[in-house]
Amino acid sequence: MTRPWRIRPASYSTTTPTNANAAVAAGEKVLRPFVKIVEVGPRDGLQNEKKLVDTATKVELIDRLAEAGLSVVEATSFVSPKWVPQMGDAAQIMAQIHPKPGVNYPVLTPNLKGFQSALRAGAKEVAIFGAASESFSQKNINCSIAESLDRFQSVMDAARVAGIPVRGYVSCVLGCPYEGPTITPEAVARVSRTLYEMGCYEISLGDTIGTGTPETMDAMLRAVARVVPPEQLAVHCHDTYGRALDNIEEALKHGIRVVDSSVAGLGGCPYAKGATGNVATEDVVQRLNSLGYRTNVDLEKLLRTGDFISKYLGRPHNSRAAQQMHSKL
Ligand SMILES: CC(C)(COP(=O)([O-])OP(=O)([O-])OC[C@H]1O[C@@H](n2cnc3c(N)ncnc32)[C@H](O)[C@@H]1OP(=O)([O-])[O-])[C@@H](O)C(=O)NCCC(=O)NCCSC(=O)C[C@@](C)(O)CC(=O)[O-]
Repeated sequence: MTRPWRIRPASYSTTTPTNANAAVAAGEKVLRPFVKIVEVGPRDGLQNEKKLVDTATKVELIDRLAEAGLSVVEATSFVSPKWVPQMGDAAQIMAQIHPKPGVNYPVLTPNLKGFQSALRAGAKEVAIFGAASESFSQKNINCSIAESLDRFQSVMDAARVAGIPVRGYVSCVLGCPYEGPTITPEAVARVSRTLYEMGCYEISLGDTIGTGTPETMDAMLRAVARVVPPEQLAVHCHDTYGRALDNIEEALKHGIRVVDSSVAGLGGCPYAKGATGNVATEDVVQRLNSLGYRTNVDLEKLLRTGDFISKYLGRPHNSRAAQQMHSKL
């Protein structure tokens, strides 16, 4: 097999984070293993909000997340504003955020048009998003899985020329809002492998409706890890049934060290009815800390950021960590 090209973000590393030295200097005797958190709140978290969130609030959210120590903050998506009006200010967001050195701000691009807009807006990393379910692919991006892979190839070609790293998402890896639990681990492995061979530097496996269990996560990861190395995989768990943290723990057992999550558990996909938000970043940080992993995230700052956006949206902070903390006040 010819080795595919692959562009990684400049700071890409799941095992040796840039501030490992700081941890040692701060007195850590044994350096705990690092888990990279990909914060998706400003994109996945807000895309489903009916009321338009103003650009200044989105920008403040992104800046605060970076300040809290998150090294990847997915900022927005360059999709059709007719399909997802909430993401209609993507270019303004990219112009107004205050990029923090060492932090990546990837954006979603479903096709070449989105990629070109993202590039014009100054994006340094993009993500393409496919699915293991035919029905979800049709509802979400208006084409079959095979057609979507063709479109993604154009994005990959343009990204290679521009030197832009591309992340690949696969949705519905543990169940589909339209096809139920019929999505097989082999179907997930097929799409993951194609995205990886096209040159994505990381494949994020999305439990879009949160129906996964540690057992189904285990079966799916066994199939995917045969075709994509675990170091190149991430998990993206929605917490609809409160099982996301256990599913993430299962993924850690498979050697996965990248976890997507959303501050204050914001979110839901506009094309996955009934799916609640992503697992809350606060809860992921707390669980990882308790398991002896390091994230470099400042939980206090993160909790305050979750309070900020929850207050703006007029709802309670939807993370267990915040609820525990607030109940003690
Ligand atoms: C993919 C399309 C565009 C196809 O939509 P389409 O209607 O088939 O596209 P089209 O090529 O026929 O174009 C139709 C119109 O859209 C415009 N258009 C076309 N492309 C773009 C673009 N990039 N940016 C802005 N405008 C665009 C295009 O210019 C044209 O405008 P008109 O001539 O009618 O004025 C549409 O289906 C779409 O935007 N879908 C996005 C849906 C979405 O954002 N879903 C949520 C993200 S995925 C997710 O949340 C799951 C994930 C990643 O988190 C993981 C998990 O949890 O599972």
